[in-house]
Amino acid sequence: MSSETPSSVADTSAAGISSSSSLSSSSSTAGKQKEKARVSRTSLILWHAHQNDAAAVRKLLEEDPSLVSARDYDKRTPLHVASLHGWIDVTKCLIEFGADVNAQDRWKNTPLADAEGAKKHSMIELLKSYGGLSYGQNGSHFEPKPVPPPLTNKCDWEIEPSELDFSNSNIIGKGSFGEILKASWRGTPVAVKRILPSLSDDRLVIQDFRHEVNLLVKLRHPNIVQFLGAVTERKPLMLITEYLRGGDLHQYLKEKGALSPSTAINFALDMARGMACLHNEPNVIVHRDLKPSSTPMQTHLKVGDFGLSKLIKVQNSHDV
Ligand SMILES: Nc1ncnc2c1ncn2[C@@H]1O[C@H](COP(=O)(O)OP(=O)(O)OP(=O)(O)O)[C@@H](O)[C@H]1O
Repeated sequence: MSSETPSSVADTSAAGISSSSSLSSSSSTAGKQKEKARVSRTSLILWHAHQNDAAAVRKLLEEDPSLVSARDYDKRTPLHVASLHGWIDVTKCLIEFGADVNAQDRWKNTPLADAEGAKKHSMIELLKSYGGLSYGQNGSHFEPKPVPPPLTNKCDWEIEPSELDFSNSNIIGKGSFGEILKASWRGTPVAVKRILPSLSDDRLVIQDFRHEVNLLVKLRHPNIVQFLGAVTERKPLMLITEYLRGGDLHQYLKEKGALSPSTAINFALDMARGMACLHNEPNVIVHRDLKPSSTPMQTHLKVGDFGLSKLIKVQNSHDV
């Protein structure tokens, strides 16, 4: 012990560090490989569930029973996928391996809610017989169509300004032609885009404003800011939408910095879903101003700010 020099102690400890760091780097490489394998098995079981391949699903589950609880980025399980498509054999196999009949996806939908949305009657019966409950259908991919938008030629969205209560209002954003205020309309919190009085007589501003209203009135989708009405017959002109209390993506990035991969993917999916709805034929809307500050958020992101958007009629989407 006494013959040991400080340098030999240092060398020994350095060797200890390097061997433990090479150990930890090889264990982290192994960890990464394990994670990669898990992600690829997750994709496989979801794919086989989607393809109605009960034998392939069974084989995967026999190799790794934990895959029954695999989830994709939308937190959807193989049972959600099978239920949505009405694949009875795959569903029975998943249940046999202990699938959670009431697992909830990102929108809080259960497999039964999916089966009901897709009107898969045998599947509905099967899931109910295993204790399936129907909750969810709240913002999922079924939602875009439940209520038809108001007819554009019938102006039932004109809002009487006296119904807007600005007593506790505050400015939540500023745009080129005015400000965005949080206010209350018949007791509901709303976002009001109010055109500056000085610009309310400007012919081009009025034209842009009416254009934005005409576009918004056609849109209903969980990833698009919901239009509620407008004041177009009196000054100041106002556009009223649902109020989203989570700020916008620009503010979020400023406050929280870089996004985690899963948050980034979820946000990208939100925007892609909103944009895909805009690009639906035959009336394609080209947004032309999509940016972090035009995507307000609450539980998820929504596409907003249609001030620069254009509506075009196309024969097919390749024309866009
Ligand atoms: N529905 C909403 N709920 C909550 N905040 C909102 C809502 N709509 C807009 N905002 C906030 O107001 C800001 C400005 O909104 P928006 O971009 O729609 O205004 P604009 O007048 O069209 O702007 P621009 O001149 O850039 O086109 C947004 O960045 C967002 O923070």
